[in-house]
Amino acid sequence: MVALLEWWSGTECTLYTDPASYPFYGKEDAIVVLNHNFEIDFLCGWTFCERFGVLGSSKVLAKKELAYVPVIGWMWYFLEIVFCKRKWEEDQKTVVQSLQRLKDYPENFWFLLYCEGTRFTQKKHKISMEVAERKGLPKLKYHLLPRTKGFCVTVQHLRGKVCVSSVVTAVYDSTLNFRNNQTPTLLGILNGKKYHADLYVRRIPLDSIPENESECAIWLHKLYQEKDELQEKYSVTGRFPGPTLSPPRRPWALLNWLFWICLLLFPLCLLLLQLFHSGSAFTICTTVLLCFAASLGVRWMIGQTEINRGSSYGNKEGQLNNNAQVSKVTNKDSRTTKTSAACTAGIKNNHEQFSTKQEGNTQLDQDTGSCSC
Ligand SMILES: CCCCC/C=C\C/C=C\CCCCCCCC(=O)SCCNC(=O)CCNC(=O)[C@H](O)C(C)(C)COP(=O)(O)OP(=O)(O)OC[C@H]1O[C@@H](n2cnc3c(N)ncnc32)[C@H](O)[C@@H]1OP(=O)(O)O
Ligand SMILES: CCCCCCCCCCCCCCCCCC(=O)OC[C@@H](O)COP(=O)(O)O
Repeated sequence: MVALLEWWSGTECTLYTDPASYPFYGKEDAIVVLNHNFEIDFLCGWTFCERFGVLGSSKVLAKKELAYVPVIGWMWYFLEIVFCKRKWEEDQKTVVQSLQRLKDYPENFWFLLYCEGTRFTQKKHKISMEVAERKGLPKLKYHLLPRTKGFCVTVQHLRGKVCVSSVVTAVYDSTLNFRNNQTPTLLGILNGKKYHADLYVRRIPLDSIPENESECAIWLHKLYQEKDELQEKYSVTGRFPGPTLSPPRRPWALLNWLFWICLLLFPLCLLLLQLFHSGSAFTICTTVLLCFAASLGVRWMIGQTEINRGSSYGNKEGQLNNNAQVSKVTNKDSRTTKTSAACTAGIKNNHEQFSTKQEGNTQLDQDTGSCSC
């Protein structure tokens, strides 16, 4: 996939970073915090990993659903990718266990965290800003409100310990944009469309991030406010501040791709040709059906990257947030708690009735939810 981006579509990637931080990239374990607005942002992430020699040890806190994507998901499972259900009560134990395992990782790794937890849509943004308002946090224009639990637990568990081989020394605050308001897609890449990615990376030593959970959460919210200001600058000027450095693309991804093409695709084509020449009508029909099913499968996999087919996570503010509110308000005022609990129950009901991944239908949940609130 990296070869497709770099060599097939010829997409260019420019890095904006402080030259003093540059020598550290690829030479230390790091936590990467990235904005989540584009369908191919993970692919651009991989490209940079490749250029700094850490592609094989690029890790991520990924949603569990991706573990079931054929080939890619299975590969991630074996690469010790950390999966989460995005339900903290269920994730807490497994995420901590996976992070503990990463501590023994023998090579330098980058652990990617999309703290927004889901990709940016107008609707998710609106809901998340309502949450921000309720929490008394400043509104963000270009980001969703970050979910702090995953970040804080990662910082806590990957923080330096003398007795382990892997010591995370920094957080890379990264912001990705595409030139000229391009909205790149995987299908675009497959069609050979060229994009231009700009990535801004700021290296923040891990020591400067508070260890305490609530202070760490405040720190992350502040970071996202700064990221938002940076995005504002980019949207006005069309570039990030500071010097640019473009690490050159390397031939390995292409060579790897060519190797597999020769080994697999060439004999496969020969086999198909032979089959069409000498096979029975039944064999030919079965083969055509199999090819059709395989192409549908690949199309489904590509669909996993499409934002308009994304999950409903972050669309259901009512449910998540009122749950949180119930526990918070309980201590203060039992009458309010009842109202909040009733509200939660009402919304849960609505979710059961209208539960769907489609944005339009989820709107119904939200409409009803906010009315009863
Ligand atoms: C430099 C180059 C880049 C290098 C690239 C390196 C590596 C590349 C490697 C691989 C690439 C592969 C790419 C694959 C991509 C796959 C990515 C994903 O799958 S992203 C989705 C999964 N990941 C995450 O969600 C991570 C972030 N989330 C978290 O950390 C969460 O905390 C969690 C651990 C998942 C737990 O989730 P939960 O929902 O239970 O979270 P929280 O408890 O944190 O949230 C509740 C909290 O949020 C408030 N709330 C409610 N509604 C909203 C809302 N709509 N918006 C914001 N906040 C909301 C709610 O009030 C609660 O608040 P509080 O805690 O105060 O009570
Ligand atoms: C030569 C022929 C080439 C054929 C190429 C076929 C390529 C098929 C590739 C399929 C790749 C599938 C990888 C899926 C990675 C998607 C990562 C992603 O962006 O996940 C989104 C989550 O973060 C958040 O999810 P949402 O809550 O927004 O929903």
